[in-house]
Amino acid sequence: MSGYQVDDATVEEIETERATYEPITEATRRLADLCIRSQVDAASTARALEHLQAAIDVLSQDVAEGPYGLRHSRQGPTRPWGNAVVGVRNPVAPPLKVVHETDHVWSDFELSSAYEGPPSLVHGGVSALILDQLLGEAAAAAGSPGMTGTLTVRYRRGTPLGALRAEARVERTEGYKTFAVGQICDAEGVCVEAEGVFILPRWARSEQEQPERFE
Ligand SMILES: CCCCCCCCCCCCCCCC(=O)SCCNC(=O)CCNC(=O)[C@H](O)C(C)(C)COP(=O)(O)OP(=O)(O)OC[C@H]1O[C@@H](n2cnc3c(N)ncnc32)[C@H](O)[C@@H]1OP(=O)(O)O
Repeated sequence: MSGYQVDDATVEEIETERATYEPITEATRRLADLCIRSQVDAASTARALEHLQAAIDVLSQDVAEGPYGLRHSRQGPTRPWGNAVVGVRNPVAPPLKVVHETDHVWSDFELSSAYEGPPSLVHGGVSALILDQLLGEAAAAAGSPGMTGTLTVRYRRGTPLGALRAEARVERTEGYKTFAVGQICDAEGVCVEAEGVFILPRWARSEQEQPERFE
């Protein structure tokens, strides 16, 4: 089996795709927050639903089979656009924009009310989701990508909704296994810490065509 999808999409084609779908994704994200916090009356929600149904009807006219995948272009940037954390076409993703430095990766991001667990705090599963991604990106950026084998998360204190920073780095590599650590912080300091091992799966070890980059 191969998990890589390599294509020849040009930079221009990729930017056209982004410009076509990103506004819908952003509007849908805003919609999720409004579903939770809107206080309009039933007649207004019924009207909104009619508009939403019309949008669903238009978008349903042409739908790809299966999920988006992680698409690598030989000519342009990699597109993890369906990804649950960074996917620019995924309204469930916050989304995070992850910056790759030489020895670590980081992201400044905002979590809306759609990510609430305990009152006014981030859901613990969402923190784990974000750290899984950041640690995985740190491993990939260091040239040793892998699937999460084990992720251990320590919740040191409640993580407030709003502005946050996540960071991760590789601690060490042992063959196909990469050990990474990371954290989510608010303005007061560390809220959540994680450590994980990322393993290059068997099928990828013998892959003939390895993408040059995963970011
Ligand atoms: C190229 C690939 C795609 C990468 C794309 C990169 C994209 C980069 C940017 C995005 C970043 C995304 C970040 C989110 C990433 C997910 O969310 S991945 C989704 C969640 N994880 C999964 O679904 C993984 C499911 N599990 C599996 O596929 C397989 O069990 C694994 C983990 C790949 C290992 O299988 P395997 O390759 O057959 O492992 P195997 O050869 O038996 O063992 C190799 C070594 O690993 C150890 N090991 C095996 N399983 C485990 C485990 N669960 N825990 C700890 N150690 C283990 C073994 O003990 C062995 O150690 P040694 O004896 O060599 O010391």
